[in-house]
Amino acid sequence: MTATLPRPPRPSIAPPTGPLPSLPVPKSRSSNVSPASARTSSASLLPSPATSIRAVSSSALPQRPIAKSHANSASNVPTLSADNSPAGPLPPGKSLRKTISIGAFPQPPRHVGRTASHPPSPLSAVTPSNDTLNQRISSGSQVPSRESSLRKPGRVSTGGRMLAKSPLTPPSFFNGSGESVAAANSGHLSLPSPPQSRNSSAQGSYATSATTFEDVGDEEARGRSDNKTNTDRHSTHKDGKGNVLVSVRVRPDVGAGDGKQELEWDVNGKRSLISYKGKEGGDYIYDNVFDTQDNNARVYDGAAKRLVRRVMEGYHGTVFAYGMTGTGKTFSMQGTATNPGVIPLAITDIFSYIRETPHREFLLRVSYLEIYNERIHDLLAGPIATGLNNQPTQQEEIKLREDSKRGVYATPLKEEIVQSPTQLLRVIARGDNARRVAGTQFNARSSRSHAVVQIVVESRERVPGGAASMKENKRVAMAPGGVRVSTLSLIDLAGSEKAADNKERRTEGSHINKSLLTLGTVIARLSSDKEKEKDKPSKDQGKHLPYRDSKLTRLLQPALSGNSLVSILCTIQTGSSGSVAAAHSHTGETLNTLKFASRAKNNIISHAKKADESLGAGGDAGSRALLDRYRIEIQELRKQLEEQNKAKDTNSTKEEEKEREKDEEEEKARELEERHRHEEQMLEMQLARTALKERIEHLNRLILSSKSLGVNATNRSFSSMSMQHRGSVLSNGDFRPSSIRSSTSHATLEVPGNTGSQATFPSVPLEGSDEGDSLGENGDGTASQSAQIHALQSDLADRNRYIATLEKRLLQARRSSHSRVSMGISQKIGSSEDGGLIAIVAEKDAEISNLRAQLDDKEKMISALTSAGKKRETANEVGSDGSPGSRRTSHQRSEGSTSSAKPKSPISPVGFLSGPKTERELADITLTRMLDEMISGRVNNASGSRRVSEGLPVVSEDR
Ligand SMILES: Nc1ncnc2c1ncn2[C@@H]1O[C@H](COP(=O)(O)OP(=O)(O)OP(=O)(O)O)[C@@H](O)[C@H]1O
Repeated sequence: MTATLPRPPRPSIAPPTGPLPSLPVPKSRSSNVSPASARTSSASLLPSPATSIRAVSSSALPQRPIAKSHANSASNVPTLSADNSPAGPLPPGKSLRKTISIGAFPQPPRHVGRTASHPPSPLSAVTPSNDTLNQRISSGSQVPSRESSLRKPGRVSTGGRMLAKSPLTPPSFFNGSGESVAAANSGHLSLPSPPQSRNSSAQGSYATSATTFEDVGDEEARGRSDNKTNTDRHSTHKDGKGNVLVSVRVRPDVGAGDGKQELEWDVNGKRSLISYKGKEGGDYIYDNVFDTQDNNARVYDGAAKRLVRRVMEGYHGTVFAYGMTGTGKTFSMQGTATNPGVIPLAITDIFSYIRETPHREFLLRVSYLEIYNERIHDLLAGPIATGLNNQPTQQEEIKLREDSKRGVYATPLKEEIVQSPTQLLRVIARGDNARRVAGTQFNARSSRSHAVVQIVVESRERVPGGAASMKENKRVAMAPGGVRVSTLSLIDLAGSEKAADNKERRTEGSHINKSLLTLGTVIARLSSDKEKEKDKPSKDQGKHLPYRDSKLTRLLQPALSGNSLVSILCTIQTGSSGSVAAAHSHTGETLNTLKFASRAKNNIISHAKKADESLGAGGDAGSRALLDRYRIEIQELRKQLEEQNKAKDTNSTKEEEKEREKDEEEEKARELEERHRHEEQMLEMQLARTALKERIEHLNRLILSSKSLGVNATNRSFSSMSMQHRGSVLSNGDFRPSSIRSSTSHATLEVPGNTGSQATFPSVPLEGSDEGDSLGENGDGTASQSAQIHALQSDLADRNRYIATLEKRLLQARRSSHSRVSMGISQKIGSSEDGGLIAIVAEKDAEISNLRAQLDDKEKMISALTSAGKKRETANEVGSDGSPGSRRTSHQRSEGSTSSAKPKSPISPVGFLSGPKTERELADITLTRMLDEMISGRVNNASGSRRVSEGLPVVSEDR
């Protein structure tokens, strides 16, 4: 019958399955018998007759017919309560055993059939150190139990029913909240590992006894158990009971001492025994019994510490406090500032573990919810806003969901990532403050809701060499085995209570009671379920369990169905101050709690396994592990960064190329411009040179023309001048070869201005040969003047053309210069280059003006010649006979008088022209002189000489 508490008064009648020490519950208090040590082979050292009365291994003690109601089941119970043993001293070498086995020492079983393939209990893997164990054994053997004298045989509640291993492996509820992550911050928890800090106190002032334990791995624990105990606990491993701890804590009675009440109860912490001696009395033995003297640190060490460490190693763990209202659930879980409870001590231990485990890195996230009136509220979601009438506004409803991978999970639920104990404690304190409490008949500050703290632990093997080596070898970064995710659930249930007067309290109470009743029902049915499973393993196992009847059981489903290590702390109060009725009620509630604890111990089977390490985003854990997500995110971000860097490099290269191309283009443009400018300059230079050449040529022509006109000293010069002149005239197409005569004629015109030497100039050969022609052609010299006029006109035309060319080129040069200026090179205007150009232009201007002046001169010459011609004509008409002979004679005379100083030349025309001057001759001379002066003046002007102005005749130059 599952509803009733199995209370075999003498369950030990069944053959013992082997000595089954309890979890090493470290207690500094000395006791006569340690249940654990009593079961060891060294229990032979425990000669205490008193203890043997109540705790004797059935295997060692004579069977007593005290087992009644559970004789059958007792056969499956691996251990026997000490109380069930026959009174009397233990035989030497025998030991006391604790009633509830937790399989702390996975020694090979005596009863092999029970131990076959079951893993050792994670909670049993933590064993006390040798010293501690020895100490306990020793103390147990030497100090008589203070309880033993009070012991009376009575009923013992044992949870030792052996059941087949449950195949149930539902996904853990506590795995599921990844999607509702609302991390306030994020980051890897990677604490340095200082020298071991094993202080389990949040404040550092609670060095609990358990902190002296050296936790070891399962194998090591097994080995040690071989040495330290000869008990067989594999029976407990087999059914998973080793993963379930049930502890009872007795709250000190705050009221006036009720002697009668207190006398009815016997609480033996050392033996984890509670005996009730009243009606329906009996002995209740659990994994731990904490009496009124025990503080929270001891409770934590006994009931939760190892579970917390197992969670850190990868198991899911659930600790919950159950009990009547006001019995100390919240006190045990939260504690006070001076007496921190399970939650703060667990937090301290979590961080201690992280510090002690430098080869792994961790990420912690925490959520906190409450179930109030069958509704789930997020205690970390901030203050509940109030609306009309100061009523809290509707918070987004949090629902429980379930999927095959994540199991049952509440969503949406805020999770905060925490990086230090202080931060975590602060988060939880915030949730505590948000939790609903109210004063009730039994508790001034009664929790009106079930509160669930969930701490999700993600861990991963640390990469040797850190991030640097991760970067170097990404495969190595993945190699350590991925992320392991486990969950620690710390639950403070609301207390069962009687109906209150206040309606609100009544409503709350009804919800609380209903959910607690469902919990009790589920746990009770776990037993019958397992019984059925044992006979016929069913696929539909668990279907009939009413998990869905309350949110609480739904939440606890994964833990209750075997996926998690479980530690249940039941709180009771033995004394009851107040009326008899109250005392009676109190006792009933206390007994109910004890029965609940016994059922839980008997029925809950846990086969919790260490969570798999999942690689990457695959698998259950991997899909929700922030550690993994962050790693992937970090890798992706790093990749992006590298790509950006590459792109940046490429861009900068492209930019550099563009820059270079641009520079090259600019350079080319500059070169082109430079070339253009150079070409322009060259052109200008060329133009200038051409102009100058032309000018020089022209001036040369002029000079030669002048010479041809004025120089008559030598035959050679005459000849050459004549030829030059002829050429020039010929080029104009107006002169004939007879111009020689004209030249001589011009030469003779110069004579008067010079000396009379020309008179001795031999003239005969010239006369004999050329005169006739000369005179004949020239007649009276008009032809010569006409020829000169023609030559000058032709010269003038040349000059005009030349001027026009120069003007044209000048215009071009100006235009190109102007265009350069408009191209924005004006800044260089002061440069020497442009200065040179300007100088050239100025020079050209000067030249033009010079040429214009020459032009003027020419025009004057023409007009002078014209007027001279007219004068001569007039003279001819007036009185000359006009015969050539007379002219010639006069020429000869004139020559004798005027050109005596000049060397005579047979070809010189001077003598020919000498002699008495007629009017006509004078006119000619005047004209010739004018022309000579003008021409030589022009030539001298052009060459920079001022000889004409100095009065030197051109002919003197030849002399
Ligand atoms: N072991 C203890 N030692 C000293 N004081 C205790 C102990 N246990 C409980 N108390 C005190 O008893 C009172 C009620 O305790 P607590 O609120 O923890 O009870 P509870 O079981 O949580 O009640 P409820 O279910 O109504 O919330 C508190 O004032 C607390 O300080």
